[in-house]
Parts: sequence; C-alpha cells; structure tokens
Amino acid sequence: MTEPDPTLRPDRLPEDADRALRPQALEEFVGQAEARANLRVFIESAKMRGQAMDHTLFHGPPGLGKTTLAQIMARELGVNFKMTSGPVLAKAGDLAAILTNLEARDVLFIDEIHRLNPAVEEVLYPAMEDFELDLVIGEGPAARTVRIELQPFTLVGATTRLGLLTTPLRDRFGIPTRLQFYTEDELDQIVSRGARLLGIPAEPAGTREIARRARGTPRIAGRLLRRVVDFALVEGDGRLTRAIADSALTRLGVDHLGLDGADRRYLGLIAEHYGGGPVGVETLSAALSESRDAIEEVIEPYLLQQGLIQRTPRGRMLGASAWRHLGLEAPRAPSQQSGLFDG
Ligand SMILES: Nc1ncnc2c1ncn2[C@@H]1O[C@H](COP(=O)(O)OP(=O)(O)OP(=O)(O)O)[C@@H](O)[C@H]1O
Ligand SMILES: [Mg+2]
Repeated sequence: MTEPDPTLRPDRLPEDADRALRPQALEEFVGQAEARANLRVFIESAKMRGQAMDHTLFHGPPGLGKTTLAQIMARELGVNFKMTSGPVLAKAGDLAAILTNLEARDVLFIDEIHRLNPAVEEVLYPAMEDFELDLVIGEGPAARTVRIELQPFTLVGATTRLGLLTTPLRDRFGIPTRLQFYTEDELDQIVSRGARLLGIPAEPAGTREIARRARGTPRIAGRLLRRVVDFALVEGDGRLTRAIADSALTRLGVDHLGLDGADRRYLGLIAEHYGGGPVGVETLSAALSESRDAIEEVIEPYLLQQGLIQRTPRGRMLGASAWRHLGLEAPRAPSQQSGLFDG
C-alpha cells in the first residue's frame, strides 16, 4: 500500500499532475504556519531522541493537506510511510497484519479514522499506548489471548469529522492538529508554484484570480489551475492571464466568491424555501438529495468560515452577505430589528 516508485514512471500523464504538484518537504508546504512550525519541532525532537514521533491527528475539511502532511512527516523523519483507511480495515486481523509488519519508527497513516470498526479500534488502543497487540486466538473455551510486541511506530490519523471520533481514540493522539482554510495569498503561492511546475507562463493577476476563487482549498486551487490551463492552451495563447482565468472559471460555474453550483443550490434553497432559516440539516439533505455527511463535511465548512451561513441550535441560517451574494433582499425579521448591531 505504499506509493508506487515515481522513478519507475518517467512518462507522467496529466492525471499525475496532482501528485506532481504535491509538496514533498515541510519547506515546500505553503500555509498552515502554526501547524508547520510545531511539526518541525516535534519531528526534530523525535529524530534527536531516536524515538518514534508521537501519534498525530490531522483534522479539517477535505483537500487542505492532511494526507500530504502525513507523507511529508514520514519523509522528514526518514521512515517508511504505510497508508490505509478506516473503512478498509474490516476485521481486527486486518489491522494486526499491518501493525506487525511495521519497522521501528514507521509512520502508519489511517485516513478517515472516524470510520474505524469498533473491533478494530479496540486493537488500536494498546498498540498506540504500549506498542502491544492483544490477539484472541481460537473460539469458545479454547480461546486464549496472545500478546505481541510491536515496533514503536507513529500513527497519523486524518479525519474530516473530529466530532465522530470516540474519546478514547482522540485522547491517544499526543499531537492533535487542526488544519485551517488557506488565505488568498497562500493559495496564490500554491497556484503560482503549480503553474511553474506545469511549465505554463502565468501573469500575477491570473494566478490571483484562481486563488480568490479556490474556496480556501489547495485541492480546488490545483483543479481549477488545470482547467484554466486547458482553456489557455486551446482558446488562448497558452498564457495564464486574468481574462482567461475569469472566463474559464465562470464557464465552470465557479462564481467570484469561489462558490460552485452545489453551494449556490444550498444557499438558494434556504433563502427561497425557508425564508433564510433556521432550517435543520436533515431537511436540507432531503431537499438537495445530498447526504448529510456531504453537506456537513464539504459544503458547510467554507460557507460558515465565510460568514455566509450560521449554525444555530435550531438549524442553519443565512448571513446577510449570503442574501447579497444571491442578489436577494433579506426579510426583515423582528429579532433583527432590535438595532443592537446596526451601524
Ligand atoms: N500546503 C499546500 N501546498 C501546496 N499544495 C497543497 C498543500 N496542501 C495540499 N496541497 C495539494 O492539495 C491536494 C489535496 O491535498 P491532500 O490530499 O493532502 O488533502 P486532504 O486534507 O488529505 O484531503 P481529504 O480530506 O479529501 O483526504 C493535493 O494535491 C496537494 O498536492
Ligand atoms: Mg486525504
């Protein structure tokens, strides 16, 4: 389950662009300044002590660099990187097989760690705490437990839903790290670097336009960059200009705030059918035919961060800027006329 050796594939196809753009070292990783500075210290310290680094949990919305940081950690520590994910580990034995194959100080990355089967999670506790595995062999009265010593290792977990982690699991991570949405400047650096790596000449206003509309997310920035490059090559002169970026993004349905069709449907529904809310997430999920998970993990975090919506105990409500963005008039609710916050 390790990454294929990139040296074996000299012919990088466009689909490999994602991997090509992925930063390989902590130095190359843009943004998340606080998390990066802390990780730098913990990595150095682990290397000085010659011990496995403490277990690390990355949490935050999709596409912000959790997997990338886990890979970088292994590279900086100079150890192997083994990768799996919560839903893939069906039985305790699946995890046991992986754990017993780890070499000293290796990084084991478990993606979507909030989706671990409880029986698998039980195995993880002593493994994380004491580097020991308790395996039950046999069934019925003949069953017995054998204890297996493991090499010390670093578990790196990633989740988009911190709230779904059980407390015992959460407590066993010495380094919980929350990833934040990126600023426009940071995304601009990421897009500029991506254009350089793709060999596309770019004007600063062009990369800036993509950064502004990337929803605070490097993965989206990379995807929009590749689409804009397509338009620049086919319909422009091969240069990434602001005009090409703007027309390409507009044709892709990405508006000037970076919202896409799903975002606008979500906001439009609350505005037009529920008078701006509050409305419960289950209701929205049914009306939009989107899973509740997708709404809470993918759509809402950025809208909340931008102040376009608010989460209240009674449900979601549109913020004033969302009404403006939709080009609609906000209804005058009595509670909003109290004048407390009026300028
Ligand atoms: N700081 C960064 N600088 C440059 N590129 C980045 C950065 N962070 C992420 N990326 C790019 O964004 C893409 C998504 O990153 P990554 O796969 O690490 O996100 P993730 O948080 O693991 O997402 P998910 O929750 O969906 O698994 C990758 O192609 C990566 O190259
Ligand atoms: Mg990931």
